[in-house]
Amino acid sequence: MTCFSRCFSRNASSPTRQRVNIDEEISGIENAKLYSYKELQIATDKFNPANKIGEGGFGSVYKGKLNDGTLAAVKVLSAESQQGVREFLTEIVVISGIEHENLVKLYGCCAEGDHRILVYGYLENNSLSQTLLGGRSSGMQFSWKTRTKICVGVARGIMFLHEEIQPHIVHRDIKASNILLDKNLNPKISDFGLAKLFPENQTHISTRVAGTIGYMAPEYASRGQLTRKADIYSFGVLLMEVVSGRSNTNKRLPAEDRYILKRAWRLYEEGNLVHFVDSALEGDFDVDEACKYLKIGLLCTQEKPNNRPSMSIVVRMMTGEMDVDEKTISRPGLMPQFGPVESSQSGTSYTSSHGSGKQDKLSSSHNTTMTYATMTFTSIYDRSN
Ligand SMILES: Nc1ncnc2c1ncn2[C@@H]1O[C@H](COP(=O)(O)OP(=O)(O)OP(=O)(O)O)[C@@H](O)[C@H]1O
Repeated sequence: MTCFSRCFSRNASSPTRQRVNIDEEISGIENAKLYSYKELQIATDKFNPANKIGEGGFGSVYKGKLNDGTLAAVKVLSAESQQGVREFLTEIVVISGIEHENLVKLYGCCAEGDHRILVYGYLENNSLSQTLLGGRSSGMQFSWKTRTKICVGVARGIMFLHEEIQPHIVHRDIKASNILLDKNLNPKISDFGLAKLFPENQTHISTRVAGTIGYMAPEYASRGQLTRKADIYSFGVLLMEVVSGRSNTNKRLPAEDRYILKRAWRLYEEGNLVHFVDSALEGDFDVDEACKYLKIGLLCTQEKPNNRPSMSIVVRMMTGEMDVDEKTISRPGLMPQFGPVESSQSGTSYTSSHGSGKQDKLSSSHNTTMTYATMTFTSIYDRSN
């Protein structure tokens, strides 16, 4: 375990170019284990490409075996990363020392020399976007029981962040590629680089907007108003993805079916939600439960944040401890780029379709082109963050 003094500049493309003393910040974080670069080099066989298991906005991820024999995922921040030291530190500050069965475990980090590396518990089954939403190529099948386990697990993980720890944590980037699966397909929420801590009594903050298009709550995307309800919205989109087996956006579908919320709302109005359930299940699912999950997805994505339930209520509805009050379901809210959520039109046929559409681009309300990967943009509501 080593620690070297060095200042890192923030992401070179950042307008603020603040300098962050990384050692000072890390040394102040309890439970942050520091790994030497040498140890991680040995663990990953010198970052051997054969051990590379993934690539994200942050950089490359390698499978490694630590000194004590533990398997780890070693995430190396690339020099060109769009995300910077701030996200690296946020991740460490937010999840060091936090343990929950539905959150990825951060073992520690390395901030030696120019290296910025995060070390996590290794999860065997990739992310939901690579498996469930990745089409047949993943070769994995998700039964209805497995899907319920995944949805309830993610909901419990968010409930823990929102309601059970102090300060509360708003994740800001709940999405299929940030839900990793262990060997038994238990879900673990990952990627806390954008998370915000909410001290007691603080219910909202105004902040720079960052997240992923397709999962972002409209009030947050357009006005930078961040509350826990922004995560609830993203969870609602994710819930619909898991039940329907399709991504939130699929440009290969006809315009009226392209966005998951539009499709779900129309089927709800037609009293036909069951047709939205993934055809890959070949009818082998609990119809009432699947429709209930889709209704909860609609509740979570209501236009007004106050009309979305809290995560503990979501968990109680999902597990059957509480009924879904259909009277409270109205048209979901969407970012303006997706166009209005229209009412029922007849005569459109639909077959469930896989495909991530991850590379698709959309024009934002700020006249910027944005991709579906995690992105950060500055809005007129930009504050100190
Ligand atoms: N703890 C882990 N165990 C096993 N594999 C992991 C782990 N963490 C990440 N991976 C793999 O690395 C890939 C990239 O992860 P990463 O979090 O860097 O990016 P992402 O979330 O897919 O994209 P972005 O950061 O741009 O939103 C994941 O999809 C997964 O396959």
